[in-house]
Amino acid sequence: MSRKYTLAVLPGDGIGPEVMAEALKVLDAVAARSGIEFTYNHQLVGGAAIDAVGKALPAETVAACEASDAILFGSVGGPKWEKLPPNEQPERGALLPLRKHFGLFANLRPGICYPALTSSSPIRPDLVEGGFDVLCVRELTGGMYFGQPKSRTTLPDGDIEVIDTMVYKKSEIVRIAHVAFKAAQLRRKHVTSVDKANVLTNSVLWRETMVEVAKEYPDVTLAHLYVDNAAMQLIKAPRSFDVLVTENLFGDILSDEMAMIAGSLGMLASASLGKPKGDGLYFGLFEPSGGTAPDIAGMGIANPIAQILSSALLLRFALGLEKEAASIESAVKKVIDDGLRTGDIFSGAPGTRKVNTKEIGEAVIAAL
Ligand SMILES: NC(=O)c1ccc[n+]([C@@H]2O[C@H](COP(=O)([O-])OP(=O)(O)OC[C@H]3O[C@@H](n4cnc5c(N)ncnc54)[C@H](O)[C@@H]3O)[C@@H](O)[C@H]2O)c1
Ligand SMILES: CC(C)[C@H](C(=O)O)[C@@H](O)C(=O)O
Ligand SMILES: [Mg+2]
Repeated sequence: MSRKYTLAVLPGDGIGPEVMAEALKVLDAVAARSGIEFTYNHQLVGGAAIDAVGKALPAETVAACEASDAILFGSVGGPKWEKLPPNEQPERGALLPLRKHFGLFANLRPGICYPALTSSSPIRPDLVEGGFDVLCVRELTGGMYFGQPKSRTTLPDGDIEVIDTMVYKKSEIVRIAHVAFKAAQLRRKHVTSVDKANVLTNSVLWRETMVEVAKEYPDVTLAHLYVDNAAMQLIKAPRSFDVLVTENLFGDILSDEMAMIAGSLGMLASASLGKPKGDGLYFGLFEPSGGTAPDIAGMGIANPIAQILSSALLLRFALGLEKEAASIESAVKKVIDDGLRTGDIFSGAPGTRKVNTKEIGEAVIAAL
């Protein structure tokens, strides 16, 4: 079996390149121990690509992704590019088109609060005591992000009208439902579907479809929450969730909330997957759920754990390297258990020490 893989590496902007450097060092260390060979095809994306070649997603970058086994992505965007026409900005000009181009409809975001990190959570200690583990399954290529029409018009009376359209086909809801139920079968067998069925036609179909698909998974229980209540329950009782499945925009918002309750957005990895390829593996884009963090970019203090854990998800889902993926996850847990903390997760708890981005990367490698 071939143990040589090509990864498209797209660091992007802000803290993207800083945290990507640590993830690549960790992958190199894993490769050296396991006799695996990674070839990194570094490509421009986002603001970095706009500055270098005038567009957020150069054709060469897409071609490199197509020719790779998986995409390891940093983050894109920032104040420097916010004045560009919307479709030329890094987010709408690069990240969303990449997700759409590769049909990456299933976004898995594992919200894990490590027991040793409960003091970093901003919520009441007894609510996170012992940690928690929620998997957010976010639909990623539908809903308001991509629905047409989308417009901004100046009306005859001078007023301005804007339109965003929320569109889902039943087939799109069915396929993400299967992802959620299958994931739950491997976990604690509980799915919470989040919608706004008391207001949105979209959500009525979402709820009906979840109920229908649930019949194929009699071993999994299904509960429904309206999104406003879900936002509240995540804070009140994070341990009551196992798999949370929801549409694109709700998933974007709730996953940031889930990450913060678990300690920090800088800990939340993600896997954006398409259809299974037939060998049980997926083509995918793997990236931290958070952004370019302009407030700390360039300071060398960003938390690289979300990027490192995203590379573990890449090994698991795109390459089938479960043992190597698990070794990275255990190493990260050990680093947390040993008390090393970047600023975002440093609470001053006894036995903990504030370190920088590179020190976390080095500690993960040492713990492999
Ligand atoms: N996937 C992506 O590429 C992606 C995701 C989200 C936001 N963005 C973009 O990033 C830019 C900044 O957005 P924002 O400020 O709203 O969100 P953000 O996620 O960049 O930052 C929010 C807060 O979380 C902190 N944070 C995020 N990641 C961190 C890490 N690894 N370590 C420590 N702290 C971390 C930041 O310092 C900031 O205080 C925007 O242009 C936005 O569109 C990109
Ligand atoms: C940058 C932005 C377009 C993106 C999203 O909204 O999907 C980000 O917030 C995320 O969560 O991956
Ligand atoms: Mg987001």
